[in-house]
Amino acid sequence: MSPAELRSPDHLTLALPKGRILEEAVTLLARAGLPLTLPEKSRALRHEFPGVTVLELRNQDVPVYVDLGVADAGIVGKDVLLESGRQIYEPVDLRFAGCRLSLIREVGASGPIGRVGTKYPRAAREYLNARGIPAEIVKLSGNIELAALTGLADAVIDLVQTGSTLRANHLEEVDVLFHSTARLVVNRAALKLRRERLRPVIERLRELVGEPG
Ligand SMILES: Nc1ncnc2c1ncn2[C@@H]1O[C@H](COP(=O)(O)OP(=O)(O)OP(=O)(O)O)[C@@H](O)[C@H]1O
Ligand SMILES: O=P(O)(O)OC[C@H]1O[C@H](OP(=O)(O)OP(=O)(O)O)[C@H](O)[C@@H]1O
Repeated sequence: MSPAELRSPDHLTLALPKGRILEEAVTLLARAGLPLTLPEKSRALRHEFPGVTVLELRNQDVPVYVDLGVADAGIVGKDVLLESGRQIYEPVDLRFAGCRLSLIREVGASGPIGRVGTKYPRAAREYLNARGIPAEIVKLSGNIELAALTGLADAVIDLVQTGSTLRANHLEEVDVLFHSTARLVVNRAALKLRRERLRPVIERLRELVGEPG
């Protein structure tokens, strides 16, 4: 039996990322009828609400918890979902946390791209392969743009939202790989087992973000 099947059909377990998405995710889910509030700042990693457990995770772990059925549903950026390579049911585009994954270089750079720094090696590999660019990919964890500034890499593939990080560091966006927004993701077994609880939430979220069902 999967973890989802072991729990009561009335109880929902949600996987939410602890970073910049958390507050808006909790607000939206509460407006969709779930009895949630923003967890108090503490070292507690699991938060209990009436009929709902919230697991506070790193972004990259949200697709894992939902795909393996430990969480019934979750909220995560499309960028992280694509990078996970997992085929998870993604019923609602929540239309916040909008950004794009882009190829970035120092302003005016024109030499060959031999090395690319990124937190998104899968997306980077796919992009470079499709263009026949045999670049080495260096997986980094944060402040990715520094790789292009320091010469660690000839280009980076990273998120752009307002563009202020680019402007502040004399960098430019050379190409856009894809656009990303936050998504509701749902475990397929949970959708059947907890239909009564999940369906109304999905429908309400669709109404809230103005997406046709
Ligand atoms: N500057 C940005 N503006 C808007 N949305 C963003 C921005 N940067 C990231 N996002 C979106 O928000 C998600 C979470 O970003 P956040 O900055 O919280 O992650 P993080 O702290 O880098 O995560 P982790 O360290 O766990 O990888 C990203 O996956 C992306 O979908
Ligand atoms: O276009 P902007 O509005 O400047 O946003 C883009 C920046 O935001 C993200 O970084 P974040 O602040 O999450 O830090 P990180 O690099 O440590 O993930 C991203 O990696 C860019 O650096």
